[in-house]
Amino acid sequence: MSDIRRAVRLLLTLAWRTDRGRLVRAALLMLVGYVATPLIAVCLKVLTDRAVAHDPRALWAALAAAVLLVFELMMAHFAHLSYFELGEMEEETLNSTLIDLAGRPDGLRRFDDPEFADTLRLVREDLMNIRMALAAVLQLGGVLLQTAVATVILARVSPLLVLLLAAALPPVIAGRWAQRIIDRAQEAEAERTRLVNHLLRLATSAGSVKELRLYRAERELAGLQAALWRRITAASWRAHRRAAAVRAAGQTVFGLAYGGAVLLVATYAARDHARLGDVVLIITLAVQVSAQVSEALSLLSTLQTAGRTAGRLDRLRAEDVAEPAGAARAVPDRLRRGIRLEGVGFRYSAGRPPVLRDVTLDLPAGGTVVVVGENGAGKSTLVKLLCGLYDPTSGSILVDGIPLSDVAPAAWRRNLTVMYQDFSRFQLTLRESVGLGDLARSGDDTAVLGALERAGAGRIATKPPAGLSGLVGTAYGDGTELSGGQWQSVALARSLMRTEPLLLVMDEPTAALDAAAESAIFERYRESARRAAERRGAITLFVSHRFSTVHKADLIVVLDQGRVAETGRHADLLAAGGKYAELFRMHARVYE
Ligand SMILES: Nc1ncnc2c1ncn2[C@@H]1O[C@H](COP(=O)(O)OP(=O)(O)OP(=O)(O)O)[C@@H](O)[C@H]1O
Repeated sequence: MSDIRRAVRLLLTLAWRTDRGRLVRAALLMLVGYVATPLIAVCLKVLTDRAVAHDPRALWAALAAAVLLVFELMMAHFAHLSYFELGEMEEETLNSTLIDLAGRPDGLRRFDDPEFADTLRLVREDLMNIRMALAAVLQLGGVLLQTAVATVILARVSPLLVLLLAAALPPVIAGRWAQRIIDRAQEAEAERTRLVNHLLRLATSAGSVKELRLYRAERELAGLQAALWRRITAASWRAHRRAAAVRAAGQTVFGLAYGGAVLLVATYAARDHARLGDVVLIITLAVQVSAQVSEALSLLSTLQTAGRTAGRLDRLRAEDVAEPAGAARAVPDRLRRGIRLEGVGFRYSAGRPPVLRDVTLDLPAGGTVVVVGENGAGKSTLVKLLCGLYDPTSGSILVDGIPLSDVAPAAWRRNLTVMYQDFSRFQLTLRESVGLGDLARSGDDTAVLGALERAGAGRIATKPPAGLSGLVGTAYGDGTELSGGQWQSVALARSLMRTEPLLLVMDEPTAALDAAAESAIFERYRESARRAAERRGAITLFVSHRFSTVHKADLIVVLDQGRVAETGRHADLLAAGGKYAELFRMHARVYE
């Protein structure tokens, strides 16, 4: 019940704040429409009684019934207009709230909490149903009013008739039981059903048909499919027969009560002709009551789901973490010394082992740094820390002597360009997908085309049908699907939109590219990096598994299980014969 209360409170408060005019209009129209239904039964009773008494005023009752019928039919449609729009506005407000809650605090720390990530996912999925839930609140109000009016009318004829409300429950309970029987049967056959569908796909898709022909296996497949299908349908029919019996039993209970009620009122009418209208009233109203009880229960279950969403949203709000105060120091205009990591340690959560341990490093202003290391050494984690997405668990990161923790993360990030290893595929227009990298210039086609050129992906923009205005990806529109390498180039172009950052990071940037494309991109990227280094002392940091580009770096950092194993230049590290030399030789054996 508390879920339902929470849903009603959230939806009505939000609707009141969003547009109270629309809310009142929707509620009034809905209530008028709903209350008209039992009043039609009253009009029919009056009509019958007057007709029996040869009273010409029976016509007025007929007219009233007709008007109420029009109300019943029309009001819900007019109400729908108001609450549907209102529901959409609510959904939009709640979506914004969710985006807001997901974006605070600025880093990624909260996303590592499985409970937070789970709650966020559930709320995201459920918010789509919120507009239905507002309709359910208003409909529930209407149904409750309708039932109250019907109950009063029934009680006035005979208090015994109120029992009809209770008799309306068994068909609902039986209906749910029957549905469970069918669901269970479907679940039991789910695996076989998936297999049947899979076999059907195999037998009708070009890709598999060519192999089936080769092995002459079509008949075998068709036979298997048919046998499975027979088994599934036999189970399904059995379940449907049992469900029908259960439903019929539930309806029988109501049917008996209904028959009893009509009989009771008929005996009154037999004694007193003036009460013939009551028979008509009961025949009409009892069916309505059954439908009302069933509708009310189904609306309550919709609201229960909405209530759980509201509860989750409340939990996210309660756990909301404010931005830490005091991050007020400005980002330097130009790096003079560089970035220093001082005894940096990091673990993703308290119970987990450290991913970085006592990392002390000087990344020189204007320099090119390459971080190498085996899988899981902590390279991407180091990048995330440098981007201010996580704070070090111990030690500090200093930008020209200013602790990164004293700088607002958003201000720091405005001075970065990063191409992440697990970059996103923003399925927007090509212009938007690249332009996101520098929103101020996202509409500037020359800037977007320039970034695509620098990323070696100028050809994507000239591809038909729509160039920069064409959708990339096919997730929701008639877009062009890109290859893995092309997606990577688009992400790279996005990271090249900002032309004067303080730190340029490429984390495994060329994994999906061939060797020639990789070498071309590195050269182009180094050109951009050189310009940024000249103007702002920018540091370029490559994370790489491949060693073909490493030897030109000013500094190579070898990470090993979260520690800095070695630092230096290519020739010196090779000569030292340590971890770097070992990795380099291993790479040479595999790739050369
Ligand atoms: N969000 C996370 N939550 C918990 N552990 C994580 C998370 N991200 C990474 N790790 C763990 O941290 C360790 C270092 O991962 P990281 O991605 O930094 O390594 P890497 O050197 O970049 O590896 P690769 O070369 O395979 O990309 C790994 O053991 C990884 O499982």
